[in-house]
Amino acid sequence: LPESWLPGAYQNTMGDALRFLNDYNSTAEEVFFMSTSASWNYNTNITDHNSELQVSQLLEPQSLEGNLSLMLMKYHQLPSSVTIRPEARFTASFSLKNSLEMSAHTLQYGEKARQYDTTDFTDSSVKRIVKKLSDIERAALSKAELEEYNTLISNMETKYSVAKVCKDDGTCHPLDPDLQKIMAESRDYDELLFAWKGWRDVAGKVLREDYKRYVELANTAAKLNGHSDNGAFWRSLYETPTFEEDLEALWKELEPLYQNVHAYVRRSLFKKYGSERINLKGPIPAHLLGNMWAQTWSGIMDLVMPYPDASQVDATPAMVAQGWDAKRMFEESDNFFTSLGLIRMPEEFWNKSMLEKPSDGREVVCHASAWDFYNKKDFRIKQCTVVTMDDLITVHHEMGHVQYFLQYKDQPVSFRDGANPGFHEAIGDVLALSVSTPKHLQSIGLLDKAESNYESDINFLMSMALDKIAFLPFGYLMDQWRWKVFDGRIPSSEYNKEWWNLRMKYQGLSPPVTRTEDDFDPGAKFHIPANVPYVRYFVSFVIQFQFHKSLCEAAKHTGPLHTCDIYKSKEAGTLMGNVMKLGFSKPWPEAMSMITGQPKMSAQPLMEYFEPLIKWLDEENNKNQDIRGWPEYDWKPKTGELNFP
Ligand SMILES: CC(=O)N[C@@H](CC(=O)O)C(=O)NC[C@H](CC1(C(=O)N[C@@H](Cc2ccc(O)cc2)C(=O)O)CCCC1)C(=O)O
Ligand SMILES: [Zn+2]
Repeated sequence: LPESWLPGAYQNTMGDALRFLNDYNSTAEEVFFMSTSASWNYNTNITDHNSELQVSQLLEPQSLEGNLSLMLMKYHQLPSSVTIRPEARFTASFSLKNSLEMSAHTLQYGEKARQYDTTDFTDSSVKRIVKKLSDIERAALSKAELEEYNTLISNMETKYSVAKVCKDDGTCHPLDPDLQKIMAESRDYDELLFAWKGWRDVAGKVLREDYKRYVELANTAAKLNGHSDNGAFWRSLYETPTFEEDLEALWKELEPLYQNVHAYVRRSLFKKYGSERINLKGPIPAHLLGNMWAQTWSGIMDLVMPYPDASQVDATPAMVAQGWDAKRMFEESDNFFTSLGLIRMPEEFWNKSMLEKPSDGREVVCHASAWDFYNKKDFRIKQCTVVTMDDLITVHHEMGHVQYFLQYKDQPVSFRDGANPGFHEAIGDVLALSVSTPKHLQSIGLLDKAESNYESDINFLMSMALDKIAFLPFGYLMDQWRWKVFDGRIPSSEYNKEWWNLRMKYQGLSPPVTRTEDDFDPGAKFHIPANVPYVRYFVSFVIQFQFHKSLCEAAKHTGPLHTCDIYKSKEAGTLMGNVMKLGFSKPWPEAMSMITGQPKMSAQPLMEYFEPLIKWLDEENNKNQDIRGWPEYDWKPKTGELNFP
């Protein structure tokens, strides 16, 4: 590196602090662009070559120490062959971090640092960026450990993404779309068991050893950054000292709603599968809920529909009949965002996204995702889209991520994140709450009639509850399991036992066949091998109703909350846009206050939205004399035919 780039190239002055941050910013954009591109190339073509590149050889260890831009390259596993534009290169010794903090303090004494800066840094934002930069996550590991860590995650993600369940006739079935389709549509107890057990055999079991080592390295990195364990690091992203207590309080408020839905669905499944398979006082076999992980239950709406003679709520038939394709679904979503005055998808998005599973035989990671390439121009979605209502919701979810990317693209790189991870997950779902209303679906020709009578309202709310209320315990337990694995309360010898304890405690589910420590069922859920935290979704499912309620007020909606459609409301769009523009630059309670007028998470809007259904369920369960909960927790369903033909 040129002499001038060597550590210590910055003095302890305000101006140098800003120069450092600007230099960091432009280097980070380069490094993030390259690592995101490498990751995109791998995810859209899982060949040996790409995965090797993604986990590539790293720069010489000795040159890494104390040099933040090279540290960044190490973090993003860039090959040493990668070069960064000379003017974007910079070096910063760790000792500088302290002097930065001092200069940040200097800034704090009211002096405005204006010289050198091109980005409008204020003293609080300098401090906020320095604080965020000081946690370099996995880059704190040694070269060897980091390479092992990246290899483990890449291998786990690859094993998960290429796993297939093969039948005796030799046909092999991937999760997407084959097994997901069986889990949603089959009503054959044994066929469901074949897919459910088969998937866990090929995708979960095989990951246990990798996962055990990944946990050790993740904890090592977290401790090197000053956290007690990796779970503590993940929770620190919310900057909320009472975070765990707040979540538990929300769950306690929402548990009764879930238990009412659980009791009612158990009754419906009892009617379908009989007393050998369903115990009305026990947990529900985990493979009967219409989803591989029983995380959302809209797949079995036909079995639980309260008023079968009232109007349909599923737009899938119309989408198929009208020849909708993936592109049409994304255009519809783009149209909704722009109707609110939000930003239209740029041309590059349409040219570079992967909106359907490739038909050229390429293996890809089908799990949907949204990508920010950190160059303020390139934003993409990768989704193996199928033409269903469920996927139209997912389209809006992913487009919500890209809208956030677009809104905060002019922030410093360190601030190009959601106010907290739950905010990033909520944006798309908020719009989907409006799109899902029968009124909106009818307005875009996907429902022929949208009666607004009591029975069709209850049908609609039931379909929403099967996704939104059913999800809450799953969204909460996923990281409860992982936090306990990271802090040692769950040793590897009890991974599966404790997983099923949590599945029983929160979701009231039991495995349809005996599970042992030879199995590793958590590994059969994408986010576990992919190292993606999950409590963000529990947070999102609560706050999206807070946002919906406030945006509906801004849109001057009158009437019950569940009938609100904010389509074309520029007031609602402005409120959302202003919060998204902040990115991570302000603590999330400030962003929460901008939308809802108060700084806290609250379950009240969710309960207000579902109020008519909660009353209906309580009456219905009482009529059936159904108990809430599963006191006969050690009941087991009669074992199914394991060798389903
Ligand atoms: C580069 C990158 O990774 N980017 C991030 C986004 C970012 O961080 O910027 C990203 O794209 N993550 C992928 C992930 C995909 C999905 C998911 O995993 N969902 C959860 C939970 C859930 C379930 C129902 C629901 O309605 C909403 C959520 C699950 O399916 O279990 C699958 C379909 C929906 C969202 C996502 O978009 O969150
Ligand atoms: Zn998401």
